[in-house]
Amino acid sequence: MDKVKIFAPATVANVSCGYDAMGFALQGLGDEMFFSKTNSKTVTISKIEGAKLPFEANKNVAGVVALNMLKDSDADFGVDIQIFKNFKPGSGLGSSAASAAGTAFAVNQLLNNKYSNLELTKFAMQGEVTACGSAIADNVAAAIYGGFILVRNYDPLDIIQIPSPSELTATIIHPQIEIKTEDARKVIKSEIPIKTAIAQWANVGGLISGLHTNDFDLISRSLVDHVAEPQRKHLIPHFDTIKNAALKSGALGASISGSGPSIFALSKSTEIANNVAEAMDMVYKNSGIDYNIYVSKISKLGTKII
Ligand SMILES: Nc1ncnc2c1ncn2[C@@H]1O[C@H](COP(=O)(O)OP(=O)(O)O)[C@@H](O)[C@H]1O
Ligand SMILES: N[C@@H](CCOP(=O)(O)O)C(=O)O
Repeated sequence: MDKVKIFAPATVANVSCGYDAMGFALQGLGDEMFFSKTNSKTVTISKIEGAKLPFEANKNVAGVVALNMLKDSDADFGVDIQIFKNFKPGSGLGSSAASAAGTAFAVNQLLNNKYSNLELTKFAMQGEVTACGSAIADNVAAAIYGGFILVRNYDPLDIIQIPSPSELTATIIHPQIEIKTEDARKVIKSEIPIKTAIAQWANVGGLISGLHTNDFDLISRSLVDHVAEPQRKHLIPHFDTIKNAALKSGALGASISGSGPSIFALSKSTEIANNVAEAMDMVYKNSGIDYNIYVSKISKLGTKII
């Protein structure tokens, strides 16, 4: 294969209680990227549409991932990358993760599928180091594997795919302000009290169990974040009002998507998710804030060829 066009999904990382450990992929929202082999044995980025991002390969997460993969595989070709962004960086919807995961997947196609999904996740994590200074996996793994994922361990990396009820539908509101993941990570204290840790890991267990057994009440009781949300919510305008409006409209739970500013809610039907979208819309409507709202099923597929 000499060229490939791919779609890399947006993601919701953390999923309330799973800071740095859980994520899921969205259907319909994501970036498109086009990759072609070159003779130069290096990486060029010839087009970026939809966002202002660096064209230098070593500053753009797509370039960083491609450079690492070409070096690791001792490839006898180079790669040119075109990036078409459909949502803004600093979104909390895995903008950098989509570029990193999309590149890992696509360059692997050009390398005749040399690497496993776990290895692709490790390459994509190097892109996240460029984007936010930390080798996080919850967003990139969701964009590569699709569906719900659990990062059970970072070293060695262990990614678990979690089944989820097909009815589960996400509502996302994305206020058009930029919060860099790097900045949002700085507000998280490096230590938490044992009581908080107990409450948090009990909810992770409850959420995973609820997803496995289609137990919507258990999913709802477990979609509670005692760690990141309380420390980050002040960065997001009207966070509590949006969250309460979502819960009042029937959402199972709502919290910050990734590092914000996007807020997600999960509902047990598209009808409820649409009601949640209306309720969220009412909160921001007259606030003077620009925003986008998306209603999306959880994508069973991760990055794919289009
Ligand atoms: N291809 C890329 N796509 C998105 N962001 C990129 C890319 N390359 C570099 N970046 C940088 O990564 C940062 C955005 O990533 P991040 O803060 O994690 O936001 P998001 O939550 O939307 O992924 C910005 O500083 C942006 O300039
Ligand atoms: N676990 C990370 C997830 C960042 O996701 P993004 O979509 O904001 O890049 C964090 O919460 O910092």
